[in-house]
Amino acid sequence: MTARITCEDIVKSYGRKAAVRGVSFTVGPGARVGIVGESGSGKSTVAKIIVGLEKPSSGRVLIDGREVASLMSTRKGVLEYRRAVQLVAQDTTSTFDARHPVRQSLRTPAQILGGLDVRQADEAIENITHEIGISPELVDRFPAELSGGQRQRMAIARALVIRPDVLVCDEAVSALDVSVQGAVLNFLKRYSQQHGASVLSVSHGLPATAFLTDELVVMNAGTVMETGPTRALLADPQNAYTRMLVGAYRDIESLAP
Ligand SMILES: Nc1ncnc2c1ncn2[C@@H]1O[C@H](COP(=O)(O)OP(=O)(O)OP(=O)(O)O)[C@@H](O)[C@H]1O
Repeated sequence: MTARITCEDIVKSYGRKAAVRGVSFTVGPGARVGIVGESGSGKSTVAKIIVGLEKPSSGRVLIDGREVASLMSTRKGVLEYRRAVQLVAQDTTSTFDARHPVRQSLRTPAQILGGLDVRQADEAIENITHEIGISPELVDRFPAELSGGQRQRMAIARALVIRPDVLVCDEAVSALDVSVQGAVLNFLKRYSQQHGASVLSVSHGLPATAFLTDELVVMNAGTVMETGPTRALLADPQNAYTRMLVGAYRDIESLAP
C-alpha cells in the first residue's frame, strides 16, 4: 500500500488574486510531510487541489505518475483516487450527514470504496474506532450528539476505514484539546508506520506538525519558502521567513510557566 503524490508548479487564482503561485513538492510512499505557514499562505488550497476538491489554474498533481485531473474526469477514476487518497477536513460538518447516525457516514466509504458488505463494513468500523481510541458505541449517535473532539476523531476514522494510501489532514487536530491531540498524533504516526501510508498534514501548529512529520514544506504568500527534513529545518532554518516562523514559536514556548 504505497503511493507517490507529486505537485508540479501548481498555481491557483481566485479572480485576479493568486492564492497559490507555483508550488512543487513530492509526498513519497509512506512519507509524513507537513505544510506549515501562517494563515492565508495557501496551505488549504494546496490540500484541496491534491484531493481534487479544487482544480489548479495551472500545473498538475500526479499520483504514481498519473495525472489526477484526468483520473477525476471519469467516475471510475474518481473512485480509484478516493480509494487511494482521503481527506480529513478542517470543518467536519460536511463529513457527516446530520440526518443519520455517524455509522452511516462510515459505512458509505467502506461499502462504495472498500467494496465491503454491511457486516464487513461494521467490522472495519469497529476496528478503526478501536485503533483510534474512540468508543465504537459512539458511531450510533447522530453527529450533533458528539463533542467537537469526538466528531473530529470520527472524521479521521471515516477517512481511514478504507485504509487509504495517502491521508491528507487539513488542521485535523488543531481543534482538539492538548491531551487528545497528543493521542491522535501518536495514532496517526503509528498508523502511517504500520501501514506504510503517507500523511500530508496542513497546519499552522508547528509543534504538532514537528512531532508528526519527517519533512516540511514552508509556505508564505502562496509560494514555497523552504523544504527539508523536519528536524534539520527547524534546527537550522535557511530562509528568513522560516527563521521568523520558528522564532515566533520559540517566543511562545518561552512564555510557558
Ligand atoms: N474559494 C475562495 N475564493 C476566493 N479566495 C479564496 C478562496 N479560498 C481561499 N481563498 C484565498 O486564498 C488565500 C489562501 O487561502 P488558504 O485557505 O489556502 O490559506 P491557509 O494557509 O490554508 O490559511 P488558514 O491557515 O487560515 O486556513 C487566502 O487569501 C484566501 O482568502
